Amino acid sequence: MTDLPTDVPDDARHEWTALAEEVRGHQFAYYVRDAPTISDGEYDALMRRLEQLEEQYPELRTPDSPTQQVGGTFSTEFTAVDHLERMMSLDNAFSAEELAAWAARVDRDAGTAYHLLCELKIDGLAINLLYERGRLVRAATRGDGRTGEDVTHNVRTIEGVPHVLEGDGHPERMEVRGEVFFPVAAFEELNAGLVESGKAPFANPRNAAAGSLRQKDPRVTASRPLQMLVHGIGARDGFEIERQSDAYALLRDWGLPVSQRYTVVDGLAQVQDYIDYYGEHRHSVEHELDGIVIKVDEVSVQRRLGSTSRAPRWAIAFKYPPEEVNTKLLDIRVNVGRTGRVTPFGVMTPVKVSGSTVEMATLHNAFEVKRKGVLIGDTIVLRKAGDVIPEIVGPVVDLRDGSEREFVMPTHCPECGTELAPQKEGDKDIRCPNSQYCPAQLRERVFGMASRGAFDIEALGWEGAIALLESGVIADEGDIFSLTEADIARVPLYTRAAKKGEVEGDPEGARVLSANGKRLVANLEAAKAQPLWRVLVALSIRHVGPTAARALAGHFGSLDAIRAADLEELAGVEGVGPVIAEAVTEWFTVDWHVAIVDKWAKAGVRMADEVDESTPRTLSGLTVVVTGSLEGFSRDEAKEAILSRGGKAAGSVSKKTDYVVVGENAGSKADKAQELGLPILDEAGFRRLLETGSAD
Ligand SMILES: NC(=O)c1ccc[n+]([C@@H]2O[C@H](COP(=O)([O-])OP(=O)(O)OC[C@H]3O[C@@H](n4cnc5c(N)ncnc54)[C@H](O)[C@@H]3O)[C@@H](O)[C@H]2O)c1
Ligand SMILES: [Zn+2]
Repeated sequence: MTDLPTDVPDDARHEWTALAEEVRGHQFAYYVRDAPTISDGEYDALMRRLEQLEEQYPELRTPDSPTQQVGGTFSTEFTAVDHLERMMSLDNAFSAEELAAWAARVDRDAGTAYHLLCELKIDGLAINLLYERGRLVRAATRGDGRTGEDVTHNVRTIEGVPHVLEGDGHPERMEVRGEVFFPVAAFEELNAGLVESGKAPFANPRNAAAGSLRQKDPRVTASRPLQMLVHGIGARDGFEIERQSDAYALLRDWGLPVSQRYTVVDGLAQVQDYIDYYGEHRHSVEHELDGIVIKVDEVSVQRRLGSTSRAPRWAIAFKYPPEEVNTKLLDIRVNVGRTGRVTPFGVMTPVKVSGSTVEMATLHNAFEVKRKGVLIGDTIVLRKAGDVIPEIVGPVVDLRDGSEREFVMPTHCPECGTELAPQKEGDKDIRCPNSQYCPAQLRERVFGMASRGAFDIEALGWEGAIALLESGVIADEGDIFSLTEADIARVPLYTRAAKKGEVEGDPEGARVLSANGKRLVANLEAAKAQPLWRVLVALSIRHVGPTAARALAGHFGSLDAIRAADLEELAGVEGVGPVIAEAVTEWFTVDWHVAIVDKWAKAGVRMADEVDESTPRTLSGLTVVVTGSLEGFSRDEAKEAILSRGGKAAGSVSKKTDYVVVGENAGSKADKAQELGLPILDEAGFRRLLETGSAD
């Protein structure tokens, strides 16, 4: 322990001491054991609090404070080696303002014009490669920045790290710095394998990289698909460069793995563009990235700016908001879906991540729960990337206290008690076979038929589905369109207490349709005229979503024709295929399914599309992708416009795409279209295309 100055208030000093100790504990778990117990976001918050305290009481900022050191140490499992030149950490900016403040300091101290080099901040672990006359002689981890761990044998097994440099003109001696990372795509498989062999899974790809590299046995490292990318140079003899980007070009020529993604820019506006671009395309990169690193490109300016004890002043890391948090897995429950599929899902202590609060996440099936190795009661790593659905990554094994228990997949339906079974042998999913009466499935089907992609019955949501079934006015979805006002008036959810004089004789407790109830009546009437494809979606036939339904409706025109079609005919429809064809034929062999169709038809639901001869089939044979938002068309309307003219509305861009319509805020699809050299249309071009079938 350090002797701390005394003119700091006791509570601040105590807080500082406790925090510093806590941070060191987390550094040990993270850098030495490769098994952190808190998320990076939480760790960064602890560090920020330390900095705040030191800002307020500068006496606390001793040289051994975690804020003044390169975090990390070296383990005795490896031989310690000194770096020729110190390895640094990076200062962080968490906002555009902090970035601008850094740039202002650089402007002030640079004394000359300079360029900025933007790179991805690779979430892996730092490595220092020593090349002597073109030969790799040593590789070491960062350690505390001065002394690292000798991992030469392990690094030699990494594909892409040259043992001997290509070309010529190699310097006498040169330290190459970079990041070793674990490709995201291979991560899940690694963890599944570890769990299967009874070992603890890694919390994320960065820990997987560190854990895989820091192995006693290089053969284990060799079995892991590690990669490396260069992001700097350290000590060098007989080798001078003027700009960091020049060094990258040279290192690439010598066969070292240099990223294709860095760029040199003039000012902050372009830096912001780079930040925005990768903020959006963060997940199309092969490695995880937690931010962007911005560096002064001119080496002379770098020298002038120098470093603090911990980080260079000529570089900064802009950090993206964290996508991973830790939370407690309170329970694993199962949900019975519309088609009877039983899916386990995790119930967690609610946490905020990527802008929303998450308390549930699907675990897909019992095999998935096993693969991930999570136990009920575990602290888990939860990941939510932007709009993507939240995912449980894995357990924090080191926080287990023995009270955790394994999830057991139920053998019987939790809603109706029927024994669960896979539909076919070998299916990973198991289902409740009681499709007709299982309350869960009924509820989901009624809810599903009313949803936006089916009949679009606004006044019938989740609560409504439950209320209609529980009050007994419908036995199943077949009864929905036969509901009378009097029926609906018997469902508490759709009624309100009658006002005086509203019901003759003012009987006690009289209720009348509420505004919501009236809306349901009107919605149901309107829904009867919905196009055929929506009727098909509403039937809850396996695999028949909006796309297949549109294809079927477009080809056959009526439900009777679809029902009469044989397997081959169905499978032959573009966009349908054998799996869907079989599901459709099979569906119609069940009596109570057919009864639903009959009841709907009897109640006046339109079961055939009117063939509209007025819309010319200008797009016949053409595939069109619409991306971004258009002014005159909603997403559905644009699709409808394409389909009704005989075209195909695809969801992704490929070489087979004929036209790509790009609206406001278009994302990666527009980029891909450009890459493939496809014809790109704006909204006016789209209108022309619809009308004439060509873009000119
Ligand atoms: N969860 C925990 O318990 C825990 C504990 C310790 C550290 N951490 C995490 O580790 C990080 C802090 O550690 P740090 O001191 O290593 O700093 P850092 O990771 O924020 O930044 C410095 C490192 O970034 C790496 N880097 C990646 N791409 C780079 C590029 N293009 N150019 C230059 N360097 C690049 C280098 O290896 C460098 O050493 C934080 O994200 C923190 O949350 C977490
Ligand atoms: Zn059931």
